[in-house]
Amino acid sequence: MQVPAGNLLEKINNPSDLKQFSEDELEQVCQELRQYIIDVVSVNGGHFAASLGVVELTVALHYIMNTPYDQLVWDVGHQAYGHKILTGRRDVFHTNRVYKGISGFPKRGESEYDTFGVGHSSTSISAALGMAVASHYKGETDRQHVAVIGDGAMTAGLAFEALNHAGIENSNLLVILNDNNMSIDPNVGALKEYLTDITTSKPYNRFRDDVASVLSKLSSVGPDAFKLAKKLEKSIKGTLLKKSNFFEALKFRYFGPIDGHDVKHLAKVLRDLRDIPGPKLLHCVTVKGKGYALAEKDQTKWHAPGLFDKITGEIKKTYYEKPQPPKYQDVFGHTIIELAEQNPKIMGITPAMPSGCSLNLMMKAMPERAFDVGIAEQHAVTFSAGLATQGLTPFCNIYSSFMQRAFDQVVHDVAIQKLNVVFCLDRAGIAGADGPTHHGAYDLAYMRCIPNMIVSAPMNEEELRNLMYTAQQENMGPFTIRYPRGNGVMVDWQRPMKAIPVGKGRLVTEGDDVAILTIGTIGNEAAKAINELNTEGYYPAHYDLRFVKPLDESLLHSVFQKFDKVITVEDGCLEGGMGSAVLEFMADNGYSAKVKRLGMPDAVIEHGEQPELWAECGYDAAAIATQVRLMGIKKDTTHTIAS
Ligand SMILES: Cc1ncc(C[n+]2csc(CCOP(=O)(O)OP(=O)(O)O)c2C)c(N)n1
Ligand SMILES: CC(=O)[C@@H](O)[C@H](O)COP(=O)(O)O
Ligand SMILES: [Mg+2]
Repeated sequence: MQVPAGNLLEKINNPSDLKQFSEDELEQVCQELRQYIIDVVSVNGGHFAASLGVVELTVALHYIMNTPYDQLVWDVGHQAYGHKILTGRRDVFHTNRVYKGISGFPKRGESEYDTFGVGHSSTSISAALGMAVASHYKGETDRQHVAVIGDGAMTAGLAFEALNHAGIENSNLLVILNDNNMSIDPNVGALKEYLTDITTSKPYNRFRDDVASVLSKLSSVGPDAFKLAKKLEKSIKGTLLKKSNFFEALKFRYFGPIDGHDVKHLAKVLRDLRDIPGPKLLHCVTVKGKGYALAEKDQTKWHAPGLFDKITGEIKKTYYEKPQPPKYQDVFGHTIIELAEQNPKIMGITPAMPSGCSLNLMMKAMPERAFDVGIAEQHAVTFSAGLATQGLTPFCNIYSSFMQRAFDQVVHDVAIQKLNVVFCLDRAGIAGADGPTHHGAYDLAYMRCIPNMIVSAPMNEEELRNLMYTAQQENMGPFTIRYPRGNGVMVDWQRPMKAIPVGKGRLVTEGDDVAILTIGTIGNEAAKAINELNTEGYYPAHYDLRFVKPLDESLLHSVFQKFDKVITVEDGCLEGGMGSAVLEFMADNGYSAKVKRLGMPDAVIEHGEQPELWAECGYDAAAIATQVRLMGIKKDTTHTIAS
């Protein structure tokens, strides 16, 4: 695990510095780079195992390619820490994912080596193809375009769409399939089985390696020799594989599988491939977590383990005196099992986030009723729609920001047909250190505008359970429940569930000055603010709307009849969100109160801890309190509230 402290890495300020080293020295560069990632991530947090798995690939790519002129696109980007370190960001790498520090993903504004902003998966082939076609158009025929995509990311429709297009474009595109047989959880699906099949076909692999090298040599001899070799390759390949190669069928030249941890061989193969024109795919077999034994052994746990002791591997837990409330994802995970035990119609679906959303609990308890469908948000939604047409009640759990991918499926396949699909949108609101690609900023706005859709958000764990209970009742139609990343607020949350009347909010705290309307768990920040404000002589009322659609109109009538100063608070974008809905209600009903809306502004919100970003956006407890002080009237602290 430990490597002697070296000094090669220190000499690399950008990839051209790499070229001073011999191929033999690259192994030491890899060792030092791997150790540097371990050193920093262990004390700073972030994604871990994926970057360790591509150390050799990263070094070989920057060694052989002429980056940034040659364009390198990382898929998802959670594996690009080595790339960041080699491309001028070694000294700021300790600020990775920290508020105001560098991003945890490649980001165009951060470096010229980051050719494409990422965070969501499966975009790399489309983006690199766009770059390659642009280069071709501009006559930059010497320019290389490389997409590095994992086997997990390759399961998405977008990746298939890109392969389908790339096969008929005669552009300089190299797709590197980083096959570690893992997504965050073990990878799933028929493609994964296929990749395993070809990885284990030995004669074919030997043959392909030899042909790759012969081809690259012949291409420099002349076009006729190259054509002849290609013909030969095609006929022998058919015999060896006995069935067609999937990528070759899409008109890609397929190379590999090769060992993605042999940096010298990688360098040689990449050098050869540089000279072969057209769309090519290099299949690299790697180990997620390579070089850190514990991560190799439990790759899901070490995908993003948090802080850890790099020597013992102990993952650090914050010390708590009292028992802590559960994560919302675990409330979902336990509650769906409880509900499914009572209701045989309930099914669970996740696109590649079983550990992240805790559907893994149901997958274990009821394997025939819970599905990980791979990174395939669109399919997850339409598959759920199909289940619903047969009288089942799917709970389709998708992170709020990933659901952006499946908007049309929600509208076309679920809402228009009024199917009983329950959408549980985890990671709604500010997501934290993953930053703008992962904030669940838009779901209230994008779900609220869809006919037939019920849109709700619980303020705490008990409410989440009650909303899940409500949603699985007969003929509810499409029903969205959004909740955030992180822990709840209740320790004894596993109370008996009951139905909530659809479209009914609730009064949380009486008041007679300003009314605060909240939706979802951010209501707890309002509650904190009110505790503080009461000690100063401010007495705002607090209403938890629970539903953004349908709105609780009778509650809103009573609010606007009683209060002429209203603050709305939501952990989501202001444009089109809950505050907008309240303003629409006011306009439609002729009310003229003074309304201040708090939520995410119309801007890209960068990364940081959730409380840091709530504060930056102006809707944490302190900001809510400030707003009440601005709008309210200070009274005596002995004041009693008139009901
Ligand atoms: C659209 C989308 N869905 C889900 C995710 C969450 N996610 C991030 S990495 C990852 C696994 C990717 O697996 P793979 O591409 O094989 O990379 P590896 O981690 O194995 O290196 C998933 C599911 C995402 N980033 N984007
Ligand atoms: C890169 C990516 O998309 C995931 O790894 C994501 O960071 C997971 O987020 P959570 O930690 O909130 O599950
Ligand atoms: Mg993988």
